[in-house]
Amino acid sequence: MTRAVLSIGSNLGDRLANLRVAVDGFADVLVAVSPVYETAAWGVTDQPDFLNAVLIVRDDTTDAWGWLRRGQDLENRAGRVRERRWGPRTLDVDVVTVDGVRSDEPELLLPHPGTPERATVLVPWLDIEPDAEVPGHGSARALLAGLDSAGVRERPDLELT
Ligand SMILES: Nc1ncnc2c1ncn2[C@@H]1O[C@H](COP(=O)(O)OP(=O)(O)OP(=O)(O)O)[C@@H](O)[C@H]1O
Ligand SMILES: Nc1nc2c(c(=O)[nH]1)N=C(CO)CN2
Repeated sequence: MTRAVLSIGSNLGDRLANLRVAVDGFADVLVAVSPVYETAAWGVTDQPDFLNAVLIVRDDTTDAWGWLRRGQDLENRAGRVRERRWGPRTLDVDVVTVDGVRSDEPELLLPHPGTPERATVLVPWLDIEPDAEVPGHGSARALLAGLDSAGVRERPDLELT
């Protein structure tokens, strides 16, 4: 059995509907769904705000590569077109952690290397797992304490479940 933490994001089209594609696509394995956050874009900053959320999923037979594949299938279902790195997208599904697995494979880096510096991941993750740990990097709460999370605003008017 594996348990994975997935970060989902959208800043193109009907953003909430795109996040719902992910939630619905993982419905059979969902353990928890975070609130939705409206977040200022990092990386490429001249693009629309994102909606971000975090899912926790668990399954008897899905391994880390299986979570990646399922996420990519859902990105495709949401009409994602591969474009420039960090550019706008209808749906992004990042595998943040899978248990304590560490991977240096470029196609599946674990934990996801952006995690320690992304308030857009840590804030929603901590909502649903207050004692979250990033393997090799320590507690998510301590990591978040060193970040500016001003651009991460909860949208209680938007619901995923
Ligand atoms: N933990 C991971 N989760 C999702 N994709 C990953 C992971 N590790 C490596 N990848 C690879 O990243 C590629 C997708 O990158 P993508 O274009 O979504 O990057 P990005 O979302 O723009 O940037 P970032 O990965 O920094 O969030 C895929 O080829 C995928 O195999
Ligand atoms: N706020 C925010 N900014 C981003 C995001 C994201 O999910 N949220 N994803 C990106 C590409 O992975 C690039 N920039």
